[in-house]
Amino acid sequence: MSGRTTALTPPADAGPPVRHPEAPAPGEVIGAHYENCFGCGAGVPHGLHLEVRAGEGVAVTAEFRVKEAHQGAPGLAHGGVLATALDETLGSLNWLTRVIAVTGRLETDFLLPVPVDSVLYLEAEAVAVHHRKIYCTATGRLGGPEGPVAVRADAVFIEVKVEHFINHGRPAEINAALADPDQVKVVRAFEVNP
Ligand SMILES: CCCCCCCCCCCC(=O)SCCNC(=O)CCNC(=O)[C@H](O)C(C)(C)COP(=O)(O)OP(=O)(O)OC[C@H]1O[C@@H](n2cnc3c(N)ncnc32)[C@H](O)[C@@H]1OP(=O)(O)O
Repeated sequence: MSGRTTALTPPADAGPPVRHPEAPAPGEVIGAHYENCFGCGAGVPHGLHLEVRAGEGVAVTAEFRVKEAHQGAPGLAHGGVLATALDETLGSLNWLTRVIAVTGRLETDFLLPVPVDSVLYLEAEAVAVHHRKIYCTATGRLGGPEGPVAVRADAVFIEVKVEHFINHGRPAEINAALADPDQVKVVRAFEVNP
């Protein structure tokens, strides 16, 4: 955590993140939240197609195979794509807390180049909660889940209501999502939250 900015340090009165009693069991695959999501959706040909699994506590793991469409420098993953992989993995923590939250701040360290065709082994964990702010951290490793850290991030996610998306999203996609029973099911998963 060295060097992270003040905004990423939980205040002294922050509490621990709480795993929702109906969170997916450790090892269970957390399905895509939206088929057109660049991070997890099957409907985006050049997307990351992350498959995220629930971990213990408020943590998740995921694997991302870097494809040709994800290059920045020749043969290497684009940094923005790697930040997206971290962001998406962090966003999946929503399914363990059953709180809808969006990225407020994402601070990323790029430690090793990540070649095309390599697999990035991602892990994200919520570390503290202060009112609407969820402090969390993520790593991406090469070669295996215990391999060297290639990218890492500290982040603050901010809790929002579902109206955040309804009010700000483009009407065409919002209306399609509201008419899609699978999408409605995704939203309902959060309704049990107090
Ligand atoms: C249906 C299922 C779908 C589920 C969909 C899940 C999708 C996951 C996808 C992966 C994740 C993403 O990429 S999400 C997409 C990227 N992110 C976004 O688009 C968010 C854009 N930003 C916003 O809409 C807004 O700025 C919000 C909602 C983040 C905050 O606005 P607000 O609601 O007015 O809240 P505000 O009063 O400003 O702040 C509330 C508290 O948060 C703190 N705060 C606010 N911004 C920041 C910040 N950048 N860094 C640190 N802290 C911050 C404030 O200091 C305050 O703390 P205090 O004073 O109370 O202490």
